[in-house]
Parts: sequence; structure tokens; C-alpha cells
Amino acid sequence: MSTDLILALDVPTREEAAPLLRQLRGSLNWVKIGLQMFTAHGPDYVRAVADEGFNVFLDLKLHDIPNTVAKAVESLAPLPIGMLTLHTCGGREMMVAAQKAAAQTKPGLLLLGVTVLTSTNAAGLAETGVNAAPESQVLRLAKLATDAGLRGLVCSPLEVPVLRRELPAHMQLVTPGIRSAAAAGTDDQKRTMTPAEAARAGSSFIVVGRPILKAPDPAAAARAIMEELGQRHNQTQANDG
Ligand SMILES: O=C(O)c1cc(=O)[nH]c(=O)n1[C@@H]1O[C@H](COP(=O)(O)O)[C@@H](O)[C@H]1O
Repeated sequence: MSTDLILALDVPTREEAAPLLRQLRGSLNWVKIGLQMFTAHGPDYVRAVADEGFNVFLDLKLHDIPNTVAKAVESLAPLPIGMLTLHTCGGREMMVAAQKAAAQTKPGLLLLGVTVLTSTNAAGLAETGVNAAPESQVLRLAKLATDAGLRGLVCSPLEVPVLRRELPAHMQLVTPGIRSAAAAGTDDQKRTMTPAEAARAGSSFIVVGRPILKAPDPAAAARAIMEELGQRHNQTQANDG
């Protein structure tokens, strides 16, 4: 199984994003547009990034009553997006409604259920009344999302092994919380792994923002991560062969 990189384009302006996208065109497949860029630049920017040849992951983390979420999915359906997030803690009925809306309006769209945010640890969960280890809570929400018909999940790479054991093989596992060993624990990300570790664990995609965006040469940092993932893929193929 190979693991692909998704660049989290968490910058304030289109102008700031432009040179990086220009340099990565042709080598990077996926760009994630999240709350920062979508609230500032809207659907037009989604179209602009897709027009540059990137697959777009729209990360809006929908979480509302079932009807509202389903209608939001319908409104987003005309956009050129391949992945869209919603919060699994919105519950079964909300996820079923969202999946139904996607199936009817944009069948190719991969709805990704966000489980426990990678910035949350056991203490943070307990403060919200969830007295479970992050791994147990992720597994519970992941099973609920799978039952509701979702085909993809967002979790930390730490939970990928248990999800690979417990869930159907077709589930796409997308993992943010990617940090080098040296950078682990230095910011808001609490459940982290390196790119190679996440790939080895079985992530379908890794999501990386600041380690690329804040690097002295962001395009080179992105290429180094793709190389790290590719090397692991080649090693696996060699071992399989
Ligand atoms: O849904 C997400 O993409 C997401 C879920 C999660 O649990 N943790 C998480 O960090 N993300 C996103 O992944 C990206 C990670 O960015 P960096 O922490 O800068 O690498 C951000 O855009 C987050 O919004």
C-alpha cells in the first residue's frame, strides 16, 4: 500500500500560496483547503486550485443537525473537490444524511469522518466528559462512521494499526499530526508520528501543513517528505517481491 502527501494550505492569502503551488505542480497530487483559506477566499479559490491541476480536499469539518449538514454537502457538490470532512461526533444520523446527500449529488466524493482531533490527548478528552483513551474513542467513532456508510476517516497515525485490524480494508485513513522526531510536542499537535512511521503504520494519506509551510524552502520540504514516503513504498515493494 502506498501513502500519498496532502499539503495543508493553511496560509492567509492566495499570493502567499501561489509560488509554492507553482513549484509543486506536477509532483504534488493533493492540496487541502481548510477553514483559513475557505473563509477568506471561498469557493472561487477551490476552483482556482483545481484549475492548477491539484486534487482538492476541502476541510470544513461539518458538524450540525443532519438536515443542515446534508444541505451543505449538496451546496458543495458542484465544486471540484475529491474529499470533504465532517465530524463523526455529529452522530450516526448526521453521517447517514451527509453520505446520502453525497451519493445523490456527487458520487465520487470521499466523505472523511474526523474522529478525535490530533491536538487532543486523554486529558483534553476527559475535560469534555469523554473518559476514554484517545485510541478507544477513535475506534468507537470510526466504527460508527463505517456503519453509517462513510469510506474514509481522519485520525492520528497512532491509531492506524488498530483501525487497520478492526475496519474493512477499503477504508481510507487520512492522518494529520505529522512531525519529525525533533519537532514532536513543540506545538498544538499532541498525537504525532513522522512521515515514514505514519506510512509504515498504514496511512493512506498524510496531511502536513506547518512543517512544510514554515520551512526555509517549503517546496524542498514537501519534496523531501514525498521522497520519504516513496522510499518506504519502494522498500515495501522490494520486500513483497
Ligand atoms: O481534518 C483535518 O485535516 C485535521 C484533523 C485533525 O485531527 N488534526 C489536524 O491537524 N487536521 C488538519 O491538518 C492540518 C495539520 O497541519 P499542521 O499541524 O500544520 O501540519 C491542519 O490543517 C488541521 O486543520
